[in-house]
Formats: sequence, C-alpha cells, structure tokens
Amino acid sequence: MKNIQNYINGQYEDPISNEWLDNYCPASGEVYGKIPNSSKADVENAYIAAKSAFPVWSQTTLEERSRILIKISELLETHLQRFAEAESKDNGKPISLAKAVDIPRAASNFRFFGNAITQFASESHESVGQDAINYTLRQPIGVVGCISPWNLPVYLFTWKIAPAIAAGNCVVAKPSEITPLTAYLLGDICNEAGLPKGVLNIVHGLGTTTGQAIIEHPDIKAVSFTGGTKTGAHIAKVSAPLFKKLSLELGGKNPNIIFADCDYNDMLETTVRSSFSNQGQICLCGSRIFVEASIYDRFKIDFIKKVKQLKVGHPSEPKTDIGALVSKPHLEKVMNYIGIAKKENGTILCGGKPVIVKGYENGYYLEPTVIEVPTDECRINQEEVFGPVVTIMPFNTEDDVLQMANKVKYGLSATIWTNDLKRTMRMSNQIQAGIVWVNTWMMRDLRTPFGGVKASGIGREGGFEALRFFTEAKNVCIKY
Ligand SMILES: NC(=O)c1ccc[n+]([C@@H]2O[C@H](COP(=O)([O-])OP(=O)(O)OC[C@H]3O[C@@H](n4cnc5c(N)ncnc54)[C@H](O)[C@@H]3O)[C@@H](O)[C@H]2O)c1
Ligand SMILES: O=C/C=C/C=C(\O)C(=O)O
Repeated sequence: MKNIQNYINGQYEDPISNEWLDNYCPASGEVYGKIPNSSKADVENAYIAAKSAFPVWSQTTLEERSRILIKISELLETHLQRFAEAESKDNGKPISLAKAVDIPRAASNFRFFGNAITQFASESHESVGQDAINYTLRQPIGVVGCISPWNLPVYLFTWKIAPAIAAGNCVVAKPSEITPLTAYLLGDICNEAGLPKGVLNIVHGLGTTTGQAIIEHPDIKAVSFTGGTKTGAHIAKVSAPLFKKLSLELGGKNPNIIFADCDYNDMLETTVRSSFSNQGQICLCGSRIFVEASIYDRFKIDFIKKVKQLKVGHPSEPKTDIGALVSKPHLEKVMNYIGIAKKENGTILCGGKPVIVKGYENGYYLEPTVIEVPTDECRINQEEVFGPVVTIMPFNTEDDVLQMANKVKYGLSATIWTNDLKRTMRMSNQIQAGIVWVNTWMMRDLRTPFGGVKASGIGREGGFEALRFFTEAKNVCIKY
C-alpha cells in the first residue's frame, strides 16, 4: 500500500493531523493506498511556503520560468508510461486513453504556457493632445489556489497550475481526493526540473476540509476551480466577501445537433467518441443527441450498432474502449439516472446495466447506454449525468432544435453537424455555449478561450485569457 503525501516547500510530508482517506482503484474496487485529509494547518503551511517563494519567483525572468516549465513538460513525456498507468489506476480510464490524451495534454499545458509567457504583452494608451501616456502592467497576483476534479485529473490540474506559475504566482493546489496519484507524482518532476521550492504546493484531502481551507484563506487572492456547478456556487458564495478573483469551470449538458446534410460517416464515428470517451465523464461530452427527422431512423440503427461494438473491460486491456466509472457512488448515481429515465418513459435502446468483468467483479463497470426520450424536458435530458449515457430524439426544424438546445440551465459546449454555411453561422451565433464545434468535437487549440455560460461557469481559461486571469492589471499614467 502506498501512502500519498502532501508536497509543500519542495518536500513530501504527512498531514499534521495524521488523518487519512482510502484511495480506491475503480477497476477492481479495492483500496490500494491512503491519502492525507489535510487540515487548515496544512493549507496554512502550504500558503506560507508559497508566500515565501513569491518575491523571488515573481521577479524570475520570463526566459527562466519558460525554461523550467518546458523542462517539466519534457519530464512528463519521459515518464509517460508511469503517469498513464497511475492515472488509469486511480480513475478507471483505459491506459491507452491516458497515454494518448491525458498525459500528453498535461505535458502540452506546461509547454504551451512556458512559451505563451514569453509572448504575453500588455497595452499602452497614448492620451493624444494631453501630453500623457498610459501603460498597463500585468503583475502576478501573489498566492493563488487551484482546485480540480477527478475526470481528467492531471490534464485539468496542470491546465491551471501551468499558467498560474508562468505568470509569476505561487500556488496552493488541490487535486480531487478521488484521483490524487498523478498530482502526487508531479512534485518529483517539478523538483527534477528545478522549480524553486514553494512555487507549487500540493495539498490533498476532501473538498469540505482541504478545499474549504483554500477558498476561505483570506490571503489566497484568486481561485481557479473546475468541478460541479453546486460546488462552484458554494465557492462563489464563500469567496465573494473576501474579494477573490474567481474562474469557475462547471458542469455541462451539451447538445450534439445532427443535420441530414452532414458528412454522415464522420459524424457517426465522432458521435460515438463524443458520447462515450472517458466513460462519458468529460464535461464536454455531447450527452443530448438531436437528429434531423429525415435521417433519425437510419442514425438510430447505425449508432446503436456501433455502440454495441464498444468493449467494456479492464483499463489495462489494450482492446478496452470503456473502462470503469470513477467510484461506486458515481456508478450508483448514473444507475439512478437510468432508473429515472425509464420512469419518464425513456426507451433504453442499448446498455443500461452494470458489467461484470472477469477477475474484477467488484469494479465499477457500466454498459454504454443510449436512451430514446419522448421529450427534451425530462430530467435525463436536463440534468448532468456525467457517465456513459446519452439521449437521442428527432427534430423537425432548425428553430425547434435551437430552442431545445438552449432550454437547459447549462451552457458549456455544443456540436453541430452540417455542411450548410449559413446555417452554421446562424446556429453558432445563437447557441448558448462557450464553445461551439462544427463538424468535429474536442478539437482543442490551447490559445482559444475555454469556458461556459449560464450554470457552466464564469471566466475563461486558455491562452492569454488564463494569463490575464492570473495577473492584476495596473495602469500607470505619465504626464510629460
Ligand atoms: N467546465 C469544465 O471545464 C469541467 C471540467 C471537468 C469537470 N467539470 C465538472 O466537474 C464535475 C465532476 O467533478 P467532481 O465530482 O470532482 O466535482 P466536485 O465539485 O465534487 O469537486 C471538484 C473539486 O472541488 C473540491 N471541492 C469540493 N467541495 C469543495 C469546497 N467546499 N471547497 C473547495 N473545494 C471543494 C473537490 O475536492 C474537488 O477537488 C462535473 O460536474 C463536471 O461537469 C467541469
Ligand atoms: O471535462 C472537462 C474537460 C475540460 C477540458 C479542458 O479544460 C480543455 O480541454 O482545456
């Protein structure tokens, strides 16, 4: 059994309280290690380390910060296999997926922001006729908090940490207590890359203890959070009177809108991915599929056929398409939603049942599930399930589908399949989402703004947006 430790001031240490939580392997259902349930005192130690590192780090040249970030990126690539195995063990996702997506993306996050910081510039405004010039400084905030979820553990953890430290801040970070392993391994990589001690501090524990201590800390002046909408609302409430800067990346219930004029085969293949990648546990998954009535029956037959071919299995099996869900309570939550859908007269077209994987009978496996819904207003079509479950229903007109797409409380992403340019422009303009994909899904350019509207969050990550979030603008006006 491996105990995970906090990483504070460049060193690994046990929690002061000596309180520990069980860490589960979703593929087998077994406890395979312990993680600290860090208290306020641990967060305070992390804060003190970060605060002490800040004067030097904030004055470290951009070239030097860039060099260290790129070195971290290279080391993640060197340790790809080890990180991929750890991510898979902690989360239940196929090792092949962690190897192809999660770990390479974590490396890209460091490389991207290592480069971006050398290109980040601020504005100047000449007050013509008044003999004055304004220039704007973009200064690091100080100590900032980064809190991330379990679905893309090291991918999302580093998506916050990399811009925060690139911009000259020092960080107190908390990964999800459900998937702490890769964040734990990251400490060693940071030391090896020469990141000065205290620049990044990683504390483990429950949201309600460790996370709460971060958001309540009066001198942690900004918090970047990715997770559930309910948690986001709580963080906003706690942080507002402390005047913290906040970036909140929250839940989604994203429409996948398929018009008859699309490139059918491309759409079909991508729709299988956008429905079930990472066991459907990606906030960007297109969990509501709307299909133009004229191709609905054809789509239904072809889609179900492809979904039935997906292999549910142990994450280390190369042939596995769908691994284990992240935890037992999460599997129960998803199963509960399938029950609700049945009561709401949804028709289970395929899946709907747990899967017993030989040799791993206590793992949290579920069949990929497609539910035909009689109306878009049922709970399964309105609430975030965050598992391998999608709904399908036909639509008649562009107006009808636009209305249904927008009639949810969320607004993270949307996918549209069509070859009609004017329709693409009309729909993209009117759809309520922070990210619209047309004829693709999950194609990411790290320079673009990333985030949601409505209950999907506030603020944008990515590119210079993230560097703006992690800096304070200060205007200097000089009269000459
Ligand atoms: N918009 C995005 O980019 C995005 C990306 C991934 C996941 N998500 C969302 O995340 C959710 C799934 O993740 P989850 O179940 O880990 O979410 P969660 O909100 O339960 O937890 C996220 C993180 O917040 C911490 N936390 C919980 N309570 C806290 C508190 N009181 N104070 C401070 N921190 C606290 C948790 O420990 C964890 O580290 C889904 O809703 C999904 O849509 C959104
Ligand atoms: O589950 C949520 C996925 C978030 C993805 C990103 O933040 C990204 O690709 O930058």
